[in-house]
Amino acid sequence: MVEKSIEIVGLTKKYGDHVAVDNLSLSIEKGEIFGLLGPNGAGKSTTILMLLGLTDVDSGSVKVCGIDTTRYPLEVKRRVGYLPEDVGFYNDYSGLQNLIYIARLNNIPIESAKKAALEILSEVGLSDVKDKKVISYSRGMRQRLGLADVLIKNPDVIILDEPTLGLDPEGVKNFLQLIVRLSRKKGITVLFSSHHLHQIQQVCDRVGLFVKGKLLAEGKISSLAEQLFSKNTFTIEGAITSMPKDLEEVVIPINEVVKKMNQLDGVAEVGLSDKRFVAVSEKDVTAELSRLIVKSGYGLNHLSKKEYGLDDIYHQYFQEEKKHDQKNV
Ligand SMILES: Nc1ncnc2c1ncn2[C@@H]1O[C@H](COP(=O)(O)OP(=O)(O)OP(=O)(O)O)[C@@H](O)[C@H]1O
Repeated sequence: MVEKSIEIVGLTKKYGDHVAVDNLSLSIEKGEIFGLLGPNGAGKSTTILMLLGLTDVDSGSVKVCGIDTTRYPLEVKRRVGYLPEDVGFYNDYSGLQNLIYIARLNNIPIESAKKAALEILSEVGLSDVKDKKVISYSRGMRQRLGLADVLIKNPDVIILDEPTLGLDPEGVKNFLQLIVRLSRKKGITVLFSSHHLHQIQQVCDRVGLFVKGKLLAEGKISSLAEQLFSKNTFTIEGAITSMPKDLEEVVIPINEVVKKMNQLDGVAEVGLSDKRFVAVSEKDVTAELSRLIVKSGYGLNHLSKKEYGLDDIYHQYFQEEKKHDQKNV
């Protein structure tokens, strides 16, 4: 049986009349990197607070590493590392001193604390600056130290809340690579909360799309498209060429071909402009389209299937949400 690191069932949290998290159910497997993606105010931070036992739950249950957070918050905190947007350090201490301090707070004996701190500083790429005061660290270095701070507890689960805020593009790339490397190497489960869809897309095995307190869809990025647009998730583009004269046998007029394309099972619409066509379909009809074109006496010099990325899903979904909201005004 697959081991679950996080299991949330029917979780609800209200602030007065406002429902911040609405009947959320979600499970995350051990070792998985899961992305919680949603715009500001979606309820991501509230969910994280409930996962950590830092705020009361109105209804539902939360288990982390099999432990009920509402009943045993301290036990859960021992197993979970939490990296907020901005971590506070003692600026006059070096990176190494800060880490040893945290390790001591976590009851790690001094000799083991020093050994572990040096090892982790090397893992997060801060060995060279370990003796420099934290006040001199860049934003990227502080986030790496924040990660080291989390890792020194040897956690089973890491929760990252918008961890790349304020990092430059190179810093973001390095930080994301570091997360993936560490998760894979140590088998750590990662919950990565962000409104940056490209970052989520780069690192996460699975994604949950969170809007207005509700989980709209979850799964691998490829399957989100199917969940969110119940049909017509395939777009196939191609360019038709005429066959050379001596090979031309039966050439059916191009408009007839387009008509036949439209009649293929699953196809919703085919548009043709200057020998370039775009077919929108509820299933992958790439092979059927190319066969039909060639059988009709034409050639193909380009055929491609557009894969939906998180970008398309996110924007398309929000466009539909807006239309829906406008209709209901
Ligand atoms: N302590 C609070 N009291 C009242 N309302 C709150 C409180 N904390 C959050 N909210 C509201 O609950 C909703 C969810 O907020 P939350 O911070 O969880 O969203 P988020 O997805 O993390 O967004 P952000 O990235 O902006 O923090 C928002 O409408 C927010 O205004």
